[in-house]
Amino acid sequence: METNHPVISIRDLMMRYDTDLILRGIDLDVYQGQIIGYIGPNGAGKSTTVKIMLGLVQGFTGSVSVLGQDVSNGDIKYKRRIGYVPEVAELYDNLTAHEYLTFVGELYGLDRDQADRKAKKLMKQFSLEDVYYSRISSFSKGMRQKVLLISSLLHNPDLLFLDEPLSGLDANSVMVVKEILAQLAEQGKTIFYSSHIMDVVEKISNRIILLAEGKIVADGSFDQLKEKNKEGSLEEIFNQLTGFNEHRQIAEDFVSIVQEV
Ligand SMILES: Nc1ncnc2c1ncn2[C@@H]1O[C@H](COP(=O)(O)OP(=O)(O)OP(=O)(O)O)[C@@H](O)[C@H]1O
Repeated sequence: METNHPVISIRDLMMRYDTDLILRGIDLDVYQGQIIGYIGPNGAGKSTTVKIMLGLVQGFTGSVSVLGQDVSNGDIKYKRRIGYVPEVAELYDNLTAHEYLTFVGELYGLDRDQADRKAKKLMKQFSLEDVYYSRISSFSKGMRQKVLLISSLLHNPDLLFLDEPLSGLDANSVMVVKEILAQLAEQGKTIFYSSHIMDVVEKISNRIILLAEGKIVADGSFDQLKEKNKEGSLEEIFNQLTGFNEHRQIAEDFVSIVQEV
């Protein structure tokens, strides 16, 4: 299944918001079947990179090609082969899961019955068949997350972008979703996800990319990163590469301010 053409190819990507240079020259090739854990401190530019790849943010310099297509050439056909679960999702609360999922399925080119059948079957796999016709406004955080995951996969995309894919999921559901992601990658899908939960990233990514101050400062499997940085856990490697060792001091200062009354 592996081909030599990268699924994502980025060269010298720079992005500025007002006077701040957020991305300072990103070079990256992602290949079919990879599960990329894209990590970095808050505000490092992870979502910005993903939104550029999805064609949702303009104004960058450099070149970005996704599924063989330059994202700035105005042709949006490549988006049909992408699934996306954003950080803050606009789930239409007043719709039922059935209405929402058939709507999304149709947007991606499925016919209504096909989307309905598939959505119903996927909901059942998450034990959500009883709430298929209930309004999303009544769903818990984890139930919403499952609906979002289903919505991103209805059209059987080749490339999946996920922001905190395990957010709100209970321990059993985490195991199921981790396994789904691994099996999708085995089938030749490419997965690019962001997360702040380092032990999850450590376990499910076969390639970890660390962004700090607008640049890629580490890129490799967990074992390769460990080898290079002589640190134990991904959390420690993250702390080391982002130059952070003040957690105790910050916590002490924070708690003492809380106690000022
Ligand atoms: N539309 C915008 N206008 C102005 N500045 C923006 C905009 N979107 C993002 N930024 C800035 O760009 C920087 C990177 O934001 P981005 O959301 O890409 O970070 P992130 O790495 O995804 O962070 P987090 O881990 O907190 O989700 C931040 O400083 C943010 O304030």
